This record gives sequence, structure tokens and C-alpha cells, in this order.
Amino acid sequence: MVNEDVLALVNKGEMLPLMEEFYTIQGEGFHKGTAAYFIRVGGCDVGCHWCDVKESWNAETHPPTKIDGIAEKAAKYSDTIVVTGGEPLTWDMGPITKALKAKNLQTHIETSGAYKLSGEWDWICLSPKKNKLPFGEIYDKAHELKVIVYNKHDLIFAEEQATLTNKDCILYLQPEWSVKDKVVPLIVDYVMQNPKWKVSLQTHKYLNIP
Ligand SMILES: C[S@@+](CC[C@H](N)C(=O)[O-])C[C@H]1O[C@@H](n2cnc3c(N)ncnc32)[C@H](O)[C@@H]1O
Ligand SMILES: Nc1nc2[nH]cc(C(=O)O)c2c(=O)[nH]1
Ligand code: SF4
Ligand SMILES: [Mg+2]
Repeated sequence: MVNEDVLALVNKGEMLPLMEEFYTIQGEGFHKGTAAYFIRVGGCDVGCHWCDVKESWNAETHPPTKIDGIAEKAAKYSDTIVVTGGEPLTWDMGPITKALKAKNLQTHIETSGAYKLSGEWDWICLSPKKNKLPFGEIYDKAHELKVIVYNKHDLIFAEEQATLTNKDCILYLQPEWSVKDKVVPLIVDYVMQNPKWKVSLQTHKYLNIP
């Protein structure tokens, strides 16, 4: 295929810049501890200074890959597929979720919600970022809200974001990894004082798995 054709397919979500795929244990949030196959799509311009996958940001460094092949491979590993990135909503998630659903797979997304919600999802983890706020229907559709806590101001941000979510949305505070020793005590105190929140940890990092 010539470059233009590839670009057109990426623009339609028929191909995606694929950074990596791996079978692991969901480390975070509601489904932590559960086996799942991860698809990490390249491309993100949200720019979180503490992002733990900055290599994902530049989509051009990740090969455009046909979604049918991605779905085919995923189905061999697990019935639960987590699409993450990068920011997956940079791209049209319609075609890949359609391909995954056609194989009867559960579709989960990890997203900042910075771009328009696309795709058909069984589970939406919304992790809002101050520098590019979520908008629109994602607040009504999110199953969990996972706010990263880097400092105490993030607790105020977390409360603001929680007021925008639907009533069934499960609320998590997750320590930013590099400052966890400092913020875990803050989070623990906060959750005891405000028990509508739960603690989420990046348990895969403690387990030394992807
Ligand atoms: C790398 S992001 C990719 C998906 C999407 N761009 C997002 O931010 O939700 C996956 C998850 O890791 C979280 N995350 C990224 N860097 C982190 C860090 N240093 N400490 C804790 N959580 C982090 C994000 O907030 C998000 O919930
Ligand atoms: N094990 C594991 N669990 C995760 N949950 C969310 C992740 C992500 O980077 O989106 C992630 C990840 O990178 N690894
Ligand atoms: S939105 Fe997600 S992928 Fe993008 S910089 Fe922030 S944490 Fe990293
Ligand atoms: Mg991760």
C-alpha cells in the first residue's frame, strides 16, 4: 500500500499505530487482578509530565497495523481486551471494537477522554487530565473514574470530576508512581474521610509484570 492509502485507513480506524500487545493481569481499577490482553495504540498529545509511557506519544514511531489482524491475535489469548495507549480516542475506535465484539470479546478502554468517544465498550475507565479535560457523553458512559494523584490539589480536581460523572461510576484515586511514598498517606487519609472513593494501585508494577 502507498502512504496515502495507509493514512486513509488510519484516519478511518481500519488501521491503528500499534505500539505493543501483551497478555497480562489488569493491574489497576475495578478489574485489577484479572487476566486481560492489552492493545497499546500509539499517539497522544495530552502531555502529562509524569506519563509512564511517553514512548507512545509519537504515533509516527508505531507501525500502522490492520485491525483485523490485531483482533485475530487478541482472541487467541483472552476474552477480555483492554485498549490503551497513548490516547486511544485519538483514533476512531469503531472498527476495532466492532472486530473484537464480532469475536465475542469483552472490550475495555483506558482513556483520558480528551477526544470524542468512539467504539463499543463493555467497560470505560476514564482517567481525566487537567491539561486536556474530558467532554461530552463520556462522563455519562464511564464505569470508573480513575484520578491520578500527584499532589494534594489533585484531590480537589478529583472531586470536581466526580460531580460530572454518572451515579453508578466507581471512584478511584491512584497514586502517581514516582511520588507514591509521599501521596499514598494523603490518599489513605482522604479515602477514610471520604469513603465514596477507593484506592487504586498500579499493582502490575509491584508484581514486575507488563
Ligand atoms: C498510560 S495511560 C493510557 C491511556 C490514556 N491515555 C489515559 O491516560 O487514560 C494508562 C493509565 O495509566 C495512568 N498513568 C499513567 N502514568 C501514570 C503514573 N506515572 N502513575 C500512575 N498512573 C499513571 C493513566 O492515568 C491511565 O489511567
Ligand atoms: N498490567 C497492566 N495493567 C494496566 N492497567 C492499565 C494500564 C495502561 O497502561 O493502560 C496497564 C498496564 O500497562 N499494565
Ligand atoms: S493522557 Fe495518558 S498516554 Fe497521554 S500523556 Fe497522559 S497518561 Fe500518558
Ligand atoms: Mg500502564
